[in-house]
Amino acid sequence: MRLVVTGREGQVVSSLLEAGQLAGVDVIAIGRPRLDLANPDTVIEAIAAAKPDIVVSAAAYTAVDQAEDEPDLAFRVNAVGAGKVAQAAARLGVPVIHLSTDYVFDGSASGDYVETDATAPASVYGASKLAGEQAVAAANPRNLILRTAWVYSPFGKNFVKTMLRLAADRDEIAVVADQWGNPTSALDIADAILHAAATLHRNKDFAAFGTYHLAGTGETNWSGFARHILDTSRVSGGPSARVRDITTADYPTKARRPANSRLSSAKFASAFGWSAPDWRLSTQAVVRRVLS
Ligand SMILES: NC(=O)C1=CN([C@@H]2O[C@H](COP(=O)(O)OP(=O)(O)OC[C@H]3O[C@@H](n4cnc5c(N)ncnc54)[C@H](O)[C@@H]3O)[C@@H](O)[C@H]2O)C=CC1
Repeated sequence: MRLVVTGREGQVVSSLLEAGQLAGVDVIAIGRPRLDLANPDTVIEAIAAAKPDIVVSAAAYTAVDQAEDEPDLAFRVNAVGAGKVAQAAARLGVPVIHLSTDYVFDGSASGDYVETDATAPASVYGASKLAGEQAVAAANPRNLILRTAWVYSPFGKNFVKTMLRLAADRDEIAVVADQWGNPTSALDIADAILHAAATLHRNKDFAAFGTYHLAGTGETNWSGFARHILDTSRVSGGPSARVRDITTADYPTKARRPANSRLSSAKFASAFGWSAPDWRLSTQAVVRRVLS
């Protein structure tokens, strides 16, 4: 099985390259300048040349606050570009696995979001990713759209690395305690993608295409996530700091973020027989890797 993934250095891309190597699956990553989602004309040819069995669409414009100032670029990459990736797969007669986000929801629900819940993005980033889901579905009926959330990993920039960096020179870190979600390790996402891809590859009659939520098991808020990261670091001999709870109102950001973006991943578990470990276990594994 040969997976072609968009992007070169992202958290999910890097995790998928590593997981592919361990599992003996060919994973080919193509990114800029050969494949530039902001220049959708580059996409079809770059993907065709890589001869995929399955295309994984993991590259995206992910700067949530900056997107408020660059809506055209965010939509070009996350909507038009993503649609082109799905179209490239469709032309080759292969499925596309596309990553999307919990930020397609506004956060007003009281429980876990399921796939059929109404979307209502509160930010440009969320709106551009929702437009991407629609473009992908329109371009290729053989699509899996995987909405994930709060992604961290040993690679790239993420919350785990930020907390460890801040703890190295501060005694106390203020973290918002009123936004709830599911921290998700990109290492787990990669494992889930390999699992789903193997199912699609094995079962040519697979018919359960469509949207799935795919997030870490269990929930917390950013401050609880920070505490777990720093507790793990402390017992592993790394930097630590006190965490002080603050509210979203205390920490204004350009983009509005959902207060509750907890996702139910039950549909993915039942379709593919895979669910993520408890978020604490996955966090511990990544903290230890970052420290080492
Ligand atoms: N990071 C997070 O917390 C979350 C991420 N997601 C989604 O998961 C997917 C993967 O996210 P991460 O790996 O965390 O992102 P990341 O920011 O670590 O990596 C994004 C990748 O996209 C590439 N890229 C950006 N613009 C590009 C362009 N114009 N052409 C080609 N490549 C381009 C970057 O070079 C990088 O390789 C994305 O679709 C993202 O929207 C969903 C929910 C949360």
